[in-house]
Amino acid sequence: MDATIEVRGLRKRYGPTVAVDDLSFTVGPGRVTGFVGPNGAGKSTTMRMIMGLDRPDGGTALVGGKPYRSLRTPLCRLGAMLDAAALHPARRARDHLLWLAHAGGIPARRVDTVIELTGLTGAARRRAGGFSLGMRQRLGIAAALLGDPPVLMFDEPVNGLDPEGITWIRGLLRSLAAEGRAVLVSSHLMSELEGGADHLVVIGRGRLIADTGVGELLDAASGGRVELRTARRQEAMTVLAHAGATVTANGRDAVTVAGLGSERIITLLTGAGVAFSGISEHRATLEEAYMELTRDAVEFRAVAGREAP
Ligand SMILES: Nc1ncnc2c1ncn2[C@@H]1O[C@H](COP(=O)(O)OP(=O)(O)OP(=O)(O)O)[C@@H](O)[C@H]1O
Repeated sequence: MDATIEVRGLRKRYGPTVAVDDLSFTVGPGRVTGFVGPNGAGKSTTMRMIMGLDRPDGGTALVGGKPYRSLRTPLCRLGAMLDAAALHPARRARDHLLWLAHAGGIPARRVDTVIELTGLTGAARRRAGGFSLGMRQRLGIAAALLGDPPVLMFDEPVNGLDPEGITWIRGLLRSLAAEGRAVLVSSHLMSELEGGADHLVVIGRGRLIADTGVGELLDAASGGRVELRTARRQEAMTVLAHAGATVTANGRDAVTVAGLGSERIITLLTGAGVAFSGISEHRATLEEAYMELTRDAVEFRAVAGREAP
């Protein structure tokens, strides 16, 4: 079975609220796809529809080419953690997993494998009710891995975790993708996905804003800008603006230059006798790239809203 999730023209309304609006994207094998959007953007609704927990008003969601509900061994096709709090508090961690394995026709020995994989060995016989958030997330992930599925989906798995927990989850997701699995992981914070995702599906108000590789997005957001350090900031700005660049003061002795390459900047400043102490290509952070993307989406909506009859 292929390791993919394919979402095509998916739509969902709750009364007057359009939660998901003609959404299409593909989650491919061998990479971590970040599913990003602000609170209420429609990420959880989309994931619930992928798992057949919510019925779409239109469109399709396929897991390995088939609707989730038609899968004969669903735990072995798609592993998901949609809500880490969904645990029976009185049940011990290992018993919880044994119960799930039994219900899904998975051999009991797999339970100990996933307990080890998720670092829960020391806590396996403790009751889930006393677990910290980080331990609950680990138990939720252990449950998702029970069927050794080629497709994995996690809703906000690092939400509320400490840096150590975030690093652990990031490493685990990467290793699962390196095994060829398709991994979809949602977050409302782009910073949580920095260094963790290879590909991004960005949504806002239920609509697709971007479906792009992380590298491509950063290249586009970096936009050929150059950072310049000089004690003679005003003179440098005048020379560069005169040559057609867009220049922005950036702190007391720094300037961000757009519209001119670094070689040209060096030639111009040297020619004008303006000394500088450093010059480097600006590299956007994922957070900056995201702000740019969502700002465009907000502006688009504002304009569309004004033009609406
Ligand atoms: N069962 C429901 N009944 C009514 N409205 C709902 C329901 N589930 C979701 N919504 C609404 O649909 C929209 C999308 O919600 P959803 O939970 O899918 O967003 P999200 O991107 O997962 O947000 P968050 O990051 O806060 O989890 C929101 O406006 C939400 O209030």
